[in-house]
Amino acid sequence: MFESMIAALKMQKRRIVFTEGTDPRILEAANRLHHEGILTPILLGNPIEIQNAATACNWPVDEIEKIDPQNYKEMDEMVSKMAELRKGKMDEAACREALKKANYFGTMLVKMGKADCLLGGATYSTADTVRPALQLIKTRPGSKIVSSCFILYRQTMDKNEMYAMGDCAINLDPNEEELAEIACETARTARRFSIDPRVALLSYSTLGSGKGESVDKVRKAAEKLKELNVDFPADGELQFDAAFSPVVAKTKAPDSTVAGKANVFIFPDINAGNIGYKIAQRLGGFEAFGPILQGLNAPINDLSRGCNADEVYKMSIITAALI
Ligand SMILES: CC(C)(COP(=O)(O)OP(=O)(O)OC[C@H]1O[C@@H](n2cnc3c(N)ncnc32)[C@H](O)[C@@H]1OP(=O)(O)O)[C@@H](O)C(=O)NCCC(=O)NCCS
Ligand SMILES: CC(=O)OP(=O)(O)O
Repeated sequence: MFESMIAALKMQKRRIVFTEGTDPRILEAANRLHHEGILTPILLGNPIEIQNAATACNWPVDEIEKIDPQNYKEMDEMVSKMAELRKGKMDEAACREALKKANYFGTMLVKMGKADCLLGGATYSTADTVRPALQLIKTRPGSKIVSSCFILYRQTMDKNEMYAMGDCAINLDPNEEELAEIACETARTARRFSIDPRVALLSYSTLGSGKGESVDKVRKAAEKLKELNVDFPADGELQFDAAFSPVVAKTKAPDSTVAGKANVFIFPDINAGNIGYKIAQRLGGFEAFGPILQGLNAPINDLSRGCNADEVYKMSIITAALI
């Protein structure tokens, strides 16, 4: 899954900022990415603290660039650029204060073109990782919202399985329009991982079997996708078993173009999405890559605080490759 991304990145040497420069998982991933010639990492934090943390976990980062947001020689330029971007919302003093923190500082490095992409969230919450990006990077032209998806991957003796799930991390309770946008964006991300998307909009109801406002919302989002004439099969509302199992699909949704063969799953809200992907990861034995942000105007991604070093390494590759 990663070979072609790695081969392309080795020729580009993209610069990736890590906001948590002293975290042992980040140090291991940065060391590997640097030594394998895949990416040029930039670690944020106090250089002495980074060096001590690297020595303690035995992942040396002597050759890797470190930048201390508390002691940055081009801070005045960064403050005035951020104040311009936050005009009417944050004054220069508030920007200077915010930029002492690695999440805002790293986001501005990307905004100012001093780094190509950013990965954070090993210790920062998703909200604290994503908020600077929402405020400073903003949505890509054509996108109304930033959303996210996870790529779920499992290799067993007889098959490799790959699915996309959205939105498990950003939008708390998307309305029908937003749900339709999340479906389009998640199908788009799925294609970048060579998944030919068949999109199920999930619910506790299958095509009218249950009633409720949230069922109506999902059904209307599915209708919206039909109106938009999207270039992938999509259907809803569907329960997960009807979406996934060909046997159940025959009983619950025999005429659906998606039921029984869905590979992109859109959750009705963040409760379902976040719980759903973590069950697949922890009980189902899937590797979960994400949350991959969608609709943002620059490549900035988040991690789960429960991530391990290998997931940081792979998410770094995904973040830089999807530019
Ligand atoms: C993403 C999140 C942090 C934004 O919340 P917030 O910071 O309170 O958002 P605000 O309403 O104050 O908006 C802040 C800015 O982001 C923008 N914004 C908020 N949500 C957005 C979205 N989904 N897409 C695009 N922009 C968005 C707002 O327009 C606003 O911009 P402005 O300041 O330039 O006007 C919030 O939705 C959240 O906490 N999501 C869940 C995160 C989480 O806990 N996930 C579970 C673990 S992964
Ligand atoms: C994506 C996610 O759930 O992040 P965290 O585990 O850090 O809350």
